[in-house]
Amino acid sequence: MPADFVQAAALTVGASFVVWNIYHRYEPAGFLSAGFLLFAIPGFIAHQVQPLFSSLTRAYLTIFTIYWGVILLFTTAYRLSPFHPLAKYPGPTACKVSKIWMSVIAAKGYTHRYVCDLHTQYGDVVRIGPNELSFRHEDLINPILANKELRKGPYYDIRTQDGVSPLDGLKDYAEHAARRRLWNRGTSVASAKTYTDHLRHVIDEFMQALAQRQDQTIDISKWMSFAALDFMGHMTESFDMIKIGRDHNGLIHAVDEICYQCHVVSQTPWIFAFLKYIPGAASGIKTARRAGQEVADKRMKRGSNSRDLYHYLLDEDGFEKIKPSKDVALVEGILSIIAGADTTATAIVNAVYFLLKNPEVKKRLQAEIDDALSAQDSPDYTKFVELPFLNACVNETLRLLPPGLTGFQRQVDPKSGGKMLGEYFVPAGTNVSAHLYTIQRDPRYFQPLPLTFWPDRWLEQDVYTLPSGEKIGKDQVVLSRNAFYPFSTGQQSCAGKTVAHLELRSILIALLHRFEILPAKGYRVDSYEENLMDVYVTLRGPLQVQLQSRLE
Ligand code: HEM
Repeated sequence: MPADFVQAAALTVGASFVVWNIYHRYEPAGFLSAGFLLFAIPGFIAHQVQPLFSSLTRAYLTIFTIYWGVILLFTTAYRLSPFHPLAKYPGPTACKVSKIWMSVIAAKGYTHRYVCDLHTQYGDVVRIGPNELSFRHEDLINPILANKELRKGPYYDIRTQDGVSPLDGLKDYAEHAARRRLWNRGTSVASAKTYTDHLRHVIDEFMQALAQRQDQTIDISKWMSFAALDFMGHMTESFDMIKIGRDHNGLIHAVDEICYQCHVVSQTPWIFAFLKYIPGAASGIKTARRAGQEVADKRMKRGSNSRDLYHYLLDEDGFEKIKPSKDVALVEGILSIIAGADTTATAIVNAVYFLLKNPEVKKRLQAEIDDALSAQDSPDYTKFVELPFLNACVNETLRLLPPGLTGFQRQVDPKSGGKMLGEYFVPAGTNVSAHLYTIQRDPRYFQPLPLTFWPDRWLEQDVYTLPSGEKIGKDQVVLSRNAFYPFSTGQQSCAGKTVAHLELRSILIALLHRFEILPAKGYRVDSYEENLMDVYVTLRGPLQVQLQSRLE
């Protein structure tokens, strides 16, 4: 036992140095190791040195303060030191010290703008975490996202619950490929065609519901969530939100909450190991799991009466040797709601937002749509998805405000010797991403007016007219399609791109054909973009509009 206070302090510092080393080398995660290394050891020391203190409480307070303080000091000093493998990469001190800083930014909802500003300040590569780099260069998109040597990073760890992960959390390529087969069958061009009946039905209901609310102020963002969830619902299990005109069992709220909580916690996934034991913490994650459970249960009990998405996810055609389990169906059901409904609703609402801000563009798009539909008495809105100016408007929306605003994190194999990404050597175990929001606004890839909604850049022309009326030649226009990847790229890119294209174009055509959409009186349209939150997908606030029929 230490004879005096100095010996006790030296013992505590020595123990914390050993434990810092263990964390530094082996990164043990989980409840048991943390309990032992962070609580049991200092608790044991405090117990041993208790006679040196006036009370047991004082002994515990002093030893724990020294023990944790020294671990924090070593950690901070090492991460800021020239010995850290990422020392040569620039970035803010707070990011270099701890990922907790990014959790704070994530909690405020502006990670997209923060990382974009960091790139403006520091250049094409920024250290955004002690062990993480963000890149802003089109040449690094494929090496990061379409590279089998890099797996998904720890950001995706908390998607795995009770040992089961949805498709987008699977890190093992073979396992991912097997599960992705189910999704690919369910979202192929052929399957997408079979969903058009559902889509037509949803669009009809949606247009009727909006027609009943003409000349009132409505939140088109909320209504678009109803429509997108009803469509995904038809592909899985019906929600009927358009009919009831409100959220079904708090599902929208639960989806928003799960995205928000997951995004904040995913910055430091080790925290989740503790949060799940705290009652009330991570409630959104639990609520959405319950909602997914309900959908999966109902659909599995009902069985198949049409080839909906679940038909493929449950492999009801029996293509697979091993049938997907009920747990897999459950997690994929939740994924279909978050990945399928929320993203598409955001893309449509973002498009409406840009059109409200650019009435001339809206007029031109409506003219294109009217022209295409002129010969139809009762148009089938799902049939006209290949209109050039519509495509240009959709691309420009997905460029400036992609529904997933972030970079999609990958990790350099911790067991490798590191990896060259372009001209940059990236040490083993480093997390990397190519920041989507930033790259899609980069003037090197989109010129002129990289920050302006200017759909014309997507149309091949000899002479281009800028929004100001000025004419420029095609040699003055830069458009890099490589730097446009709102659906990501590579093996783990969006599985629902075909369905998304069909849905978002059909709904936009119907909306713009049937209604004049105007900002609600007294509503400041810019507030919509200002209030958007980056929670990996986009968390939207209201977009208040008034609709007037265009069909009389
Ligand atoms: C405009 C609409 C959409 C956009 C912009 C979009 C974008 C994306 C992106 C960027 C990813 C990759 C995320 C990552 O690596 O972390 C992704 C993955 C995924 N998306 Fe979409 N998505 C959209 C609509 C849809 C729809 C309608 C569905 C379903 C019908 C869907 C299903 C999926 C699935 C299952 C994944 C995971 C793929 C995998 O890990 O292999 N998405 N999406």
